[in-house]
Amino acid sequence: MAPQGSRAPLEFGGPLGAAALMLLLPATMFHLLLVARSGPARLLGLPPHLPAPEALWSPGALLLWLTWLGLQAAFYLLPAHKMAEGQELKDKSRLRYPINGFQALVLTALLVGLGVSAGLPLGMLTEMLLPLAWVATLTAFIFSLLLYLKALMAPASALAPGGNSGNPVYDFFLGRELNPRFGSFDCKYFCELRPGLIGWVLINLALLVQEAELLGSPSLAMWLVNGFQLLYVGDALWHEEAVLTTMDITHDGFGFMLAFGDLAWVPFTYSLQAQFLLYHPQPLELPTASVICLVNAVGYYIFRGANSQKNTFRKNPSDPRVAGLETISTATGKQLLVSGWWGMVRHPNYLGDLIMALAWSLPCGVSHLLPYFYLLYFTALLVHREARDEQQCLQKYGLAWHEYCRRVPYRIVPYIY
Ligand SMILES: NC(=O)C1=CN([C@@H]2O[C@H](COP(=O)(O)OP(=O)(O)OC[C@H]3O[C@@H](n4cnc5c(N)ncnc54)[C@H](OP(=O)(O)O)[C@@H]3O)[C@@H](O)[C@H]2O)C=CC1
Ligand SMILES: CC(C)=CCC[C@@H](C)[C@H]1CC=C2C3=C(CC[C@@]21C)[C@@]1(C)CC[C@H](O)C(C)(C)[C@@H]1CC3
Repeated sequence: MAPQGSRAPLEFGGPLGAAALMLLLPATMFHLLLVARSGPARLLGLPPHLPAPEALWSPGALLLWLTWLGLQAAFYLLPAHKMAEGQELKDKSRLRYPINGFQALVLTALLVGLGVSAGLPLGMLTEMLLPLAWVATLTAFIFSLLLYLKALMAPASALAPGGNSGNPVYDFFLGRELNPRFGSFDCKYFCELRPGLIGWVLINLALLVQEAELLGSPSLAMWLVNGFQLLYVGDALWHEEAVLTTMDITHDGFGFMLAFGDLAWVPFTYSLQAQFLLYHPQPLELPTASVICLVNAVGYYIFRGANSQKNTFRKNPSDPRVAGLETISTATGKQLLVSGWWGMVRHPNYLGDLIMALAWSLPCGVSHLLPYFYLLYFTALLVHREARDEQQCLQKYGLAWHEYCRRVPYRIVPYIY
């Protein structure tokens, strides 16, 4: 975090990089959507044909998308069995967040199940991915503009360290306000875990249903991809409170990067493996599937263990589950874990997440690079994110962070990186 009053260093290539990303990210998403359904399915090749403009625009898709957002917002506003406090803000206050994400997932599943039993053609959703991705992208742009304008009236204490360079393009991309709310409705927290994440597994399910209609039954590979990614989303919502200690919530402003990332990039590119499998069925033997399940289990064990250990420690360092761990004291009063998962490497949670990303691609076979796009993108994202976090932790903890790096020299992969 930049010292008080000074501007944080520019990231993502500054205004030029931000502008390029605002064009490149949506273009990449549409490229992936088109290539996944093409015969060759070449990640690096141009799609065989570009969609006609009318294929991108559909009033039905707009209505479905707005209904989806409204439904998830309604579930968010339902009474929560628990309210959690976020990390302390600059003005020493703490925001309160409803913990009802898993409830929203279950209610969505019940609603979709009722719809399908009443004849809802869920598989048809797979034919609407392009127009839905288009309206999601438009929503992200419009929402980001509203948030940018809202932030112009926000007090300095409400602003994020990053997205206040004074350059409108850069600030629009990175996001000016840290926790933009309308009343108690937290926009960033809602978008991070609800419409995109639940939409992702709903798209996966629609692709599985469509494959069953085309082939008679879903393939083992499609079951694996659906199961792994449902575990990931269900875990995120079951441990919803843990998101309150992540960088997005504690440090990053809510701008186009996260709005587009949450609302469009996650549901339409994270479902790429399932999209690929619908148009390119892959044979998968049980022994191979068993090994892939083991890979996902190892990744999940590391991911969950590391995230829960850090979140438990941050919530209560005296919790018996973490009280025995070695720590480094810092001038801020917070301590750094230097044993347990966080003594293995400095981002063990990233390692577990990357192992799961590999397990999600393996059921798609090795004949095409396209299903490994998520692994490639995610590796780049986490390496970049790790570097950002290191800078922020160096600012926060100074010499204590140097000591941590001396004692835990590897960032993500033990003895490698
Ligand atoms: N699927 C996806 O697309 C993505 C998934 N993720 C996943 O989200 C999860 C959260 O990742 P992310 O938000 O990047 O950040 P982390 O959950 O890794 O949190 C980083 C923060 O943790 C604290 N911390 C770091 N080291 C220590 C330590 N040794 N002891 C105590 N606290 C420490 C610091 O904050 P402080 O000290 O201020 O508390 C640091 O800023 C990860 O599992 C990641 O894999 C992330 C991005 C995308
Ligand atoms: C290229 C691009 C558009 C970048 C935007 C990045 C976002 C897609 C990701 C930034 C951090 C994320 C997190 C999750 C999903 C992807 C984004 C929004 C997350 C909700 C996935 C589930 C995990 O369990 C998590 C809750 C730890 C995680 C939090 C960070």
